[in-house]
Amino acid sequence: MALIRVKNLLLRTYIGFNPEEIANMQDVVINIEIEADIPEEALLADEPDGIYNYKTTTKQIIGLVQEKRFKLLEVLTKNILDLIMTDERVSWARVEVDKPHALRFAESVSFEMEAER
Ligand SMILES: Nc1nc2c(c(=O)[nH]1)N=C([C@H](O)[C@H](O)COP(=O)(O)OP(=O)(O)OP(=O)(O)O)CN2
Repeated sequence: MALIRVKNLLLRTYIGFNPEEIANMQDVVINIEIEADIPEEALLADEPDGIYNYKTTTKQIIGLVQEKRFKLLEVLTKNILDLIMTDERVSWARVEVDKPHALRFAESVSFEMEAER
């Protein structure tokens, strides 16, 4: 079992329910932790066949975040978590999504969610 971390994935999307947020894209910062099996054969051969490919997952997350619109930060976070868990090789995952400047006097607001198989 391995713990994979994708750190500070910075994307832009429609997030929020205020009129200016519905009209304009904003930054979100995504941090992901994924527990997945590493096939013994891949370790022995140093070959990518059958591995859990973090690039594939990251590209899917980028597509989801950039193509959809979200009113609630919790819904964006849950959508990313659900996407990660569709891969049967993932036994556990945690997702944190930061929305910088979500509140006037705070640096950011974040939601964190996790799931286990
Ligand atoms: N549980 C949630 N609460 C809120 C969410 C959310 O996604 N989940 N989102 C928002 C707003 O979209 C935005 O992030 C903050 O609201 P806003 O009124 O703009 O906050 P301000 O501090 O800038 O408000 P001011 O009145 O301008 O000080 C809210 N809640």
